[in-house]
Amino acid sequence: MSLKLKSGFTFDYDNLFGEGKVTKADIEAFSDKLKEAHKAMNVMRETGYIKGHLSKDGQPEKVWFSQCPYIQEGTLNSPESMKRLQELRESVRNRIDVVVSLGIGGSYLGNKVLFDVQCGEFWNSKSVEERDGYPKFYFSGNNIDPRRTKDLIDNINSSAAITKSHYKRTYKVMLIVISKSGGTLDTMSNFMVIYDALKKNPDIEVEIVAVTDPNTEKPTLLKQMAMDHNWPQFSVPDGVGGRFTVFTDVGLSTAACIGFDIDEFLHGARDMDEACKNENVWENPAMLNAALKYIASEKYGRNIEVMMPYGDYYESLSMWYIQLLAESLGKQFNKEGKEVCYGRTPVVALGTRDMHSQTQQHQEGRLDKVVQFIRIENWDNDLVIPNVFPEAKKLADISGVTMGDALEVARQSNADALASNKRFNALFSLPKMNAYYLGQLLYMLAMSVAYEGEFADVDAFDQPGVEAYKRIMGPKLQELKASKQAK
Ligand SMILES: O=P(O)(O)OC[C@H]1O[C@](O)(CO)[C@@H](O)[C@@H]1O
Repeated sequence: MSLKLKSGFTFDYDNLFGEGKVTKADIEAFSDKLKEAHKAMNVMRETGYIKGHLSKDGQPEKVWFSQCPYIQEGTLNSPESMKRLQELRESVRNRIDVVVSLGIGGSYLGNKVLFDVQCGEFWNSKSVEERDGYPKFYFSGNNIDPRRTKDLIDNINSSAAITKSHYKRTYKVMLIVISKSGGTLDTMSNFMVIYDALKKNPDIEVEIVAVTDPNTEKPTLLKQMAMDHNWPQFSVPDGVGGRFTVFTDVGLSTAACIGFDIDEFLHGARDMDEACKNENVWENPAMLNAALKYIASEKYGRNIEVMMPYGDYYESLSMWYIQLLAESLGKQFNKEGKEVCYGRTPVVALGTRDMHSQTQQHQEGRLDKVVQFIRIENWDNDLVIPNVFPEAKKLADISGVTMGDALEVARQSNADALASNKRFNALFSLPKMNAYYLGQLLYMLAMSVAYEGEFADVDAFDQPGVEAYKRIMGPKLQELKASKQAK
């Protein structure tokens, strides 16, 4: 069984629904919850209100991510904000040599997805012409790793030296610092180390762009610095939590610097939002996905979700989803304050790679998983496997088909094998990978966790659990600093 949208985006849930799986009766018994959740999503779209949602400071807070696909005057993505992104695009193209995007969690993961889809693995070794004038692009701040940060600085310094000796000009670096809260340790420590190192190099010119909460009454640290130093600024808008910000200036700042099609990305999200307004669960991909996964977890104990796209450049998509699912639904208390310890545990997997590592567990381990596949139906520049060694029968047998076809045969075989052994699995199928279909997929997943928050009666838009270690870490760092100074 499958739900196919006009665009061709398909949710195939054959191996998750039916006899021995989530049943029609389960969905029918769930109809009141479906109606309530559908209503709650409409209220959220229209007013930003989500029952029980509070900000980090315990204040009622609106939720606006569903506004992002629509470019309208006075909304989060307005003609004005699109124009500013276009200006960023024009200002980096054929001028900036390298962009470093600094951020972590929601200020990194979606950006990495856009980068991988648009640029692939070898972007930074391509010539400027092959990059169509767009700069090299690196990420930093998504760890506090001295070796990787030093390697990045060395790499930029040596490119600067080559530019100086060959072209007799300075090397232009743009640091885009992304942090909603404006002071995250991982992001800011890398920013300071990298900025300090690069500005000491006379062959390098550094520009800084800040992407943070735009509130001027209580500015974030990054906002204050941007105002003090006159750095160009972009917004992480109020009411959009980090893990939903790929559709805002956060993700779109990366898009602008690599030539990713922002209009098509938002267009895809918009078409998906329309589909997710449908009150008929069988025609609403987000509601259907959330309902099947919720029931699979609550009634059948399948409370682990393995997100398994097929194709090397889509692992980051799985990692983006991990944060979305973990921070949105992993909650100790429900909206009434009752302890529920809810949440499906997300797992990153990649096909075919992890068929040679995790699949043993998926196939025979505990019956506690749903394996969610993602498939690209048509690959640009698909390669035919040639018959190079006709005398080797095993190799001759796999020749003549394309790698894209072989990949899909591997995925289907995995799905069939899992299904034959009571292992729940499902498939999101994209006609091709481009900005439009990526927008459809990411938006559907974001909307799906919003629906599941309603089903499970947990606040899908806060993340109080991440404060626990932060409360310990701050004083610990101060103690360490004091003890070092005393020596
Ligand atoms: O954008 P910021 O404020 O630097 O936060 C980065 C990430 O850290 C978290 O707050 C978790 O610590 C995420 O929710 C967020 O996406």
